[in-house]
Amino acid sequence: MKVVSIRDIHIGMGIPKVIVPLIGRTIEELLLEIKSLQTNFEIIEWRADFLEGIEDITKVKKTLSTLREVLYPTPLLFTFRTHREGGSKIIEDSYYETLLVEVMKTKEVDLIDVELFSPKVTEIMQAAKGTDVFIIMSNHDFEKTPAKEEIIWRLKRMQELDAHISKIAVMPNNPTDVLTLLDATYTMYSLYADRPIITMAMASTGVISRLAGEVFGSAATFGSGVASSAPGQIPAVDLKYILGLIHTKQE
Ligand SMILES: O=C1C[C@@](O)(C(=O)O)C[C@@H](O)[C@@H]1O
Repeated sequence: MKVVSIRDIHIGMGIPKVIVPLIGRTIEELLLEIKSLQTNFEIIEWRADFLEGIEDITKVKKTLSTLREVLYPTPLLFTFRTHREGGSKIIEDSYYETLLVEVMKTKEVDLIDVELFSPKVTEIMQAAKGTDVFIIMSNHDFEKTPAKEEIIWRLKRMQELDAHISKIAVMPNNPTDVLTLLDATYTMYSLYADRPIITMAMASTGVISRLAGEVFGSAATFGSGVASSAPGQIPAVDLKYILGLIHTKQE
């Protein structure tokens, strides 16, 4: 397993890491969100698709710089979630590429989310070579849970495309879908993955999948700070406590 290490955080080793999304629309809102986090979490995700003025790359870089300064040394993940995968804004594919490539070049992020099904995935991965940003490649299905084989295929494809971490979020329509996601996770983890994977079933039916990563092989999990960025996220403080309980029980 190629563990992804950022300063003293090791993704793919030990208890799953808690990632807290920031969803503020302005720098003021983002700073308030950070202030109200009750403890230090392992990784912070900036969901830049919520930013007002995302079309202005200078504004994005300035906001990023401030966040970096305030949050350092906590690892920072930059995510622009596209509208077709559940994000809050529609942008051109060409701007998605520009945004990610420009952000990588700033050296002010540790991790960046790249969507597997972006028409620009090859260009973005090419640009990522030669930077030291870790790529979390992702896919989201807000409608349904694909078949086990399909989930595994997508995670493997991310590995083939040189992502450092592969991630998938699916929508369960019943408890069996959650079992499908967990089964795919454990199969991928135990048979095919040579690097960390992150998986989750969303909404309340899927909450269990956000807690049980250490058992099934998911290396990180998203928990809400001030507000959640996807259905089924529980508060990060509770998440951290439960992950600790599950870890203790395994010993
Ligand atoms: O990809 C993910 C996972 C997520 O959708 C979730 O279900 O927790 C939350 C998003 O903020 C993040 O980018």
